[in-house]
Amino acid sequence: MTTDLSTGIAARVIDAVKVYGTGDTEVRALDGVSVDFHVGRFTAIMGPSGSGKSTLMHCAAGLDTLTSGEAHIGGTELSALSDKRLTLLRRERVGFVFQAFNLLPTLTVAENITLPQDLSGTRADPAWTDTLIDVVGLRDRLHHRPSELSGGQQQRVAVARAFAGRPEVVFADEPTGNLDSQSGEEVLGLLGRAVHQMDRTVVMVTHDPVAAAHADEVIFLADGRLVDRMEGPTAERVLDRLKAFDHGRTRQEEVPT
Ligand SMILES: Nc1ncnc2c1ncn2[C@@H]1O[C@H](COP(=O)(O)OP(=O)(O)OP(=O)(O)O)[C@@H](O)[C@H]1O
Repeated sequence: MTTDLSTGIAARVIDAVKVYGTGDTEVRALDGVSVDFHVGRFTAIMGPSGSGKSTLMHCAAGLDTLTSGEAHIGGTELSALSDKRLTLLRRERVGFVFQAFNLLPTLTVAENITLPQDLSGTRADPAWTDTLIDVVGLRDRLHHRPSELSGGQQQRVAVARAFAGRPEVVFADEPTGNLDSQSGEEVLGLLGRAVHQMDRTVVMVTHDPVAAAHADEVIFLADGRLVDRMEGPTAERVLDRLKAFDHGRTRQEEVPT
């Protein structure tokens, strides 16, 4: 077991800085962010467009590297890993759900769900896979191809795949962005149940206050900094907090230079 159980932290970044470009084109996408993602918690990352949400997720998940600072999955610091070890870590210890489902069209639902384990040569735990198939409600679709499924069903396959290897943390990037509101609710409900009934850990980037309200906690970024957090969010409170960013921005624009 590689998750740092002594701290109960599934993933964390410390003083995370990410700079894109140099000179005139330099962008400080993350400007000293520190945050812990606790085991058994569902955390949403929100903030205005360009505030650094995706960059934070990508760096925390080992999909991108920090300019300075640290990113940890469980007890492992990512910058110390070779590319090969990082690839293995992402495959074996992290799950991903993207807006665009990213299923392999030639594989069946069952094959898509166990793909990460098949790629890494580890055998999926049949009892766990079986439970997941019931949780996502796809038992009668196991031998279908993705093209024979609705968008909501495809995303439910992606959710099952993300949890199939019992990863220490699942990162979800706008998982409901391509779904109608009912399918989106189903997918968010699944993520919430995985966290609360199956003791999983989820970190989700979203623009949608209704989606964020499914999380236990929302962290808010602005200009690459962590500026606020909200426990037990509701869609109304999240929306109000986001409006305050817009208001602040308008006020700044009104100030003559
Ligand atoms: N590969 C890149 N090269 C240069 N700049 C980048 C790159 N990726 C992101 N940025 C910049 O870094 C900043 C943060 O981007 P990021 O995508 O993390 O924000 P975001 O909050 O996820 O935005 P959105 O809500 O619009 O998806 C933005 O100014 C963006 O233009």
